[in-house]
Amino acid sequence: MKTALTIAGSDSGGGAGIQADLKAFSAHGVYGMSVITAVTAQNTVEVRSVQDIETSIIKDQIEAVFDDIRVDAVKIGMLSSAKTAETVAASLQIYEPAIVVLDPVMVSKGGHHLLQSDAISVLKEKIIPMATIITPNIPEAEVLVRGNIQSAEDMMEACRSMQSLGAKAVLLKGGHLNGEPNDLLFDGEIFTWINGTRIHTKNTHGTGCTLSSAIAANLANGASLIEAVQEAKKYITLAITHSLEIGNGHGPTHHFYELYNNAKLVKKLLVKGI
Ligand SMILES: Nc1ncnc2c1ncn2[C@@H]1O[C@H](COP(=O)(O)OP(=O)(O)O)[C@@H](O)[C@H]1O
Ligand SMILES: Cc1ncc(COP(=O)(O)OP(=O)(O)O)c(N)n1
Repeated sequence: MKTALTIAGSDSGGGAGIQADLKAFSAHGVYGMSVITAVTAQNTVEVRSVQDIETSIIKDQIEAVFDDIRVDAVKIGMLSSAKTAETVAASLQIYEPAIVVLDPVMVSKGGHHLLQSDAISVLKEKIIPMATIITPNIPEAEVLVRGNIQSAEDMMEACRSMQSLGAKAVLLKGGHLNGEPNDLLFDGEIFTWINGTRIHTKNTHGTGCTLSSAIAANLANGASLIEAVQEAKKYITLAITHSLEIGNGHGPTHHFYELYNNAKLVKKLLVKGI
């Protein structure tokens, strides 16, 4: 069985962070492991408080996993502080994981800052250069490139600029722009649009975490970069389509192994004409 490790924050409400990542790994048949960087007191409405985990324990968690278990892919989410980002960078440099999917989480849906501003430079200088792919949304990309992103041309320019920070590839998510949620993949040479259809629901808590974990799981399972992203887009679309009316705010996406795999099976049968 393939394995994936998420290095991220805990969401007590279960919709984003570590909890979403592990659910997405399971739905893809990948054995999930976790290094917790911060604990958030969070639900579908708000992030009430955040407690950073001590860096020595973050380092210990990373070492405990890598010293014993083969890690096929790493997904990085909420890093919270500069010292946490420094610790994660230093620890991963020792183990040099082949696949690193970085979701540069900065602000929650409710507007709570999940990354302190002095951590941005560590993210850019030490974490992004070790990433196989980074998956910023539009506001995150605007912080990374220090510019406005409104059009398809702006998205292409931002991808170029972010890729030059050292990531092998960039998936710039277009969900925060008006119109259809079309994402743009740039591998350093080729641009590929990963188009979507907007689902009109308020229940989109954890979409970014889910997409990046699905990409990590697909890469762990041996998919090429483009296959991993295309399949992950199908997965997040299904997970939003069947999202859950849980809580009073933005309900979570639905990680449903049978749903995802049955959809793939039905498609295969249709192609075969059965
Ligand atoms: N309402 C929606 N309907 C369909 N796809 C969406 C919707 N909102 C976001 N997406 C897609 O979900 C994925 C996660 O994007 P996004 O929600 O922008 O991430 P984040 O949680 O980091 O802000 C992207 O592929 C995006 O295009
Ligand atoms: C602990 C934790 N990590 C990440 C996020 C952000 O998750 P995301 O998938 O971007 O979802 P929304 O916050 O936009 O719903 C989080 N909220 N908590």
